[in-house]
Amino acid sequence: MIQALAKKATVRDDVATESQERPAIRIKGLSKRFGSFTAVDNVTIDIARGEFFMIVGPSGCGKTTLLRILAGLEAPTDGSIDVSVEAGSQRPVNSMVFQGDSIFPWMTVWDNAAYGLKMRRAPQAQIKEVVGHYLDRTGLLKFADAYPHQLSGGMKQRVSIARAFANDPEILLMDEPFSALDAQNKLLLQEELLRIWEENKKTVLFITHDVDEAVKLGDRIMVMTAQPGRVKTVVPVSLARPRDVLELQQNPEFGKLVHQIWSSLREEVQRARELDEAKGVRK
Ligand SMILES: Nc1ncnc2c1ncn2[C@@H]1O[C@H](COP(=O)(O)OP(=O)(O)OP(=O)(O)O)[C@@H](O)[C@H]1O
Repeated sequence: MIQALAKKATVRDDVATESQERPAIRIKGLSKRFGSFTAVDNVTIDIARGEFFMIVGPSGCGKTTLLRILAGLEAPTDGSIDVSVEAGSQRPVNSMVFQGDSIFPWMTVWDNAAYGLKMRRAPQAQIKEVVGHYLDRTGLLKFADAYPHQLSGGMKQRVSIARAFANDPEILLMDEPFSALDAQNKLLLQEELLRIWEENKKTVLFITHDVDEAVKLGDRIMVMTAQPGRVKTVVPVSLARPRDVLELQQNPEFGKLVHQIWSSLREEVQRARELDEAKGVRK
């Protein structure tokens, strides 16, 4: 359920020597149609190794569809995706973190976080070290024996994050992981995510509706158009790292970027609403 279920995206393993120069993900002319309906249209983008790449766009513009194609859960209708992995790598291609509950309710926090490594039959000592590390980094070590029903929403999302990082994938796919959280918990989890990410700079693709979140976390932000989902613009975020998500809000550059993204997004949100109204669907 969580990890690289199928490698439907092309996985290149012939790039060990040139992997530094090659993008981690190369998406070329990617389209997805469901019957006669075009959800994603001709998306072309390179994502660099170690990049924190944000995707924003109006509801229904194909963000999740794009991520599901990257995860191998959906096949593209046209175009291609190349994910470059180091030659001989045993690591999974990707791990996904969704919004809401995506951890196994019948497993303890520890077992949830260890799931990917156990499935790969990693040595016990490695599981102990890696899972212990990420539970510690997410403040969950003392809840290692707890079950999900004993945890708050924020803690469950922490387990998802610990599990995803412990799995050590080539790329991390995050679909609105914090959207169900209250503002305070969201801020804490954003801080934690950045802190953990700074340790090993994984390539991350992160979908959000929250423009502030996109600017706080991302290296670049892709704004998608309303139906069909195309690349409208890609905005680089030049804010220095490591970032303090609270302090950032006082940074004039942060405000400018939020305004820039919103200006680009606003007409797409408006267009999505008109399209929905024309179809008789109100959101
Ligand atoms: N399996 C499917 N069959 C038919 N239509 C689908 C399928 N999956 C998605 N769609 C449609 O494709 C479009 C894009 O959906 P998707 O979930 O990717 O959008 P999104 O941008 O992630 O939306 P949101 O922001 O609301 O989560 C929507 O109109 C959706 O109804």
